[in-house]
Amino acid sequence: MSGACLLAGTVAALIPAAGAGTRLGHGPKALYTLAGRTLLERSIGALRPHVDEVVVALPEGRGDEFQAAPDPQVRFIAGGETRQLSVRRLLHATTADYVLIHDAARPFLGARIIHDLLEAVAETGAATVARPVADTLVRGGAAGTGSLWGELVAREGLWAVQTPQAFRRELLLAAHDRAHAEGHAATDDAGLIARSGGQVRLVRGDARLFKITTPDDLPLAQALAAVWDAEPDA
Ligand SMILES: Nc1ccn([C@@H]2O[C@H](COP(=O)(O)OP(=O)(O)OP(=O)(O)O)[C@@H](O)[C@H]2O)c(=O)n1
Ligand SMILES: C[C@](O)(CO)[C@H](O)COP(=O)(O)O
Repeated sequence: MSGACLLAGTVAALIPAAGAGTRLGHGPKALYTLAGRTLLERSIGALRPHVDEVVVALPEGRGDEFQAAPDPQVRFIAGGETRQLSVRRLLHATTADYVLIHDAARPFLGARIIHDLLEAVAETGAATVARPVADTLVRGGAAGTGSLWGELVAREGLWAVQTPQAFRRELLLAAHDRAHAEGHAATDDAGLIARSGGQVRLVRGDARLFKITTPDDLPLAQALAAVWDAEPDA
């Protein structure tokens, strides 16, 4: 399956991988190795067969080690100070008709999800992977401060947003330009489309697409890597 089969136009996978990995505490997170492959290599490997090109935003000064083994389908650029700025640079680095944006920090990406997302973006121009929230939700203080139970939040209709997210490039570029001009900071790209009045289709995600964020996530990621590498999800 390739993106070209589902979409009339070219598709680029854009990977924001320029984060410092402060919470994980092992240097730039995308370069963290799980069972012999970095998070970035895992994300590139999952996306590459489905798109025309892959563009990766890396921390400033880290491009050389990747250019050492050139792959004509994969390019590297320097990221920005925030995820939003890294994605903005990535959008300017491609002329593809459609873009599929995926956090390097979510290394367990299967083909089913990519297929469903590309099908959805053909209809709406914007789509994201997300999962209905399953836990009871309550407001509390900031994490780790011995919070007390505040107000319950009804979970019906709430979704936890993951990546990948797919867009018609021109649509997302306009939403980014608007946010940039207005000084609006966002945690993801689908939210910028919604903020500009666009429709975003929600595509069923997967628990295995969790974002590796803190050291607590590593035991699960290591266990999953062994299973995943034996039989990659389809
Ligand atoms: N300036 C930045 C910040 C983040 N990212 C990318 O955005 C994704 C989600 O970010 P997050 O999980 O918060 O990663 P970090 O910013 O590295 O984490 P931390 O906040 O702990 O430093 C990651 O793939 C990260 O590399 C990026 O490309 N450019
Ligand atoms: C894009 C994202 O992964 C969707 O859940 C998330 O918003 C990234 O947030 P972060 O604070 O940059 O990790």
